Amino acid sequence: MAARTAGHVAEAAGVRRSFGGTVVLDGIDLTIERGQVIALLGASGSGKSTLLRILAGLDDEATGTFTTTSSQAVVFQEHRLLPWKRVAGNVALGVRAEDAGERTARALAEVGLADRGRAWPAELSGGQSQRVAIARALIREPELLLLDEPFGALDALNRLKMQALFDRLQAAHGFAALLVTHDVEEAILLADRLLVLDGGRIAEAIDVGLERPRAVDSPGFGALRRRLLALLHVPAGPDEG
Ligand SMILES: Nc1ncnc2c1ncn2[C@@H]1O[C@H](COP(=O)(O)OP(=O)(O)OP(=O)(O)O)[C@@H](O)[C@H]1O
Repeated sequence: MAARTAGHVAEAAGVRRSFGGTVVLDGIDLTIERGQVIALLGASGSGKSTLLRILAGLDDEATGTFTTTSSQAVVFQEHRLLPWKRVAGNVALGVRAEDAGERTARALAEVGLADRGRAWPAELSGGQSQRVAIARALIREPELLLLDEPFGALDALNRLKMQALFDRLQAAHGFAALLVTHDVEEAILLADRLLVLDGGRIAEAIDVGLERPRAVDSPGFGALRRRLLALLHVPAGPDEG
């Protein structure tokens, strides 16, 4: 059920989803404004991926009302590249325009892989593969990106690089995003608004309000981090500023 509305790219009201009698989402209300980055946090099993799948149109058993822009793309934790297509072929998937080649080259350049179009997915590192997955999403110039732990499988250094890349791409393209993440710092670095899922509901919504680009030592970062960890019932640790 996709509809296009002026101010926002996704809206959900009273969304519920159960699995075999267990209620996972118990009345979710959510709006994603045009160009807004929302991070969705919550304990393991709290229903983050379930909510993302509903918004992506991948779950027809949810109830409630929701509308999302049809101009959307999904990035998962695993790259999901087709192994029998070269990198460029993966990026161009679903793009039939005459200028597909040009757009593919541009998308690959934007993610720092200008020279890897002829490579096979098996020849790429995990970080490179995830860059291709992002290029594949970007090439369609989506209004909304739905990302499910997109950097979750990467090592710490690659994760930092990908977060910086995401921030740059978002600033350049202005897409809205729903970013499911376990990483509290990632959420604060990248999002305009943080939603904490708990007990099947949005337990807390926090507007970040820090200047961009952000760093973990930005003023206000530590306080927000502590607040978020408390909401997630994680001890902040003795040495956290
Ligand atoms: N297809 C399914 N069939 C049965 N139960 C499911 C299904 N998908 C999700 N669940 C259950 O719904 C709950 C929420 O799962 P979901 O994957 O949305 O959580 P999550 O917050 O994304 O967790 P994680 O952070 O561990 O990825 C879990 O208890 C899970 O077992």
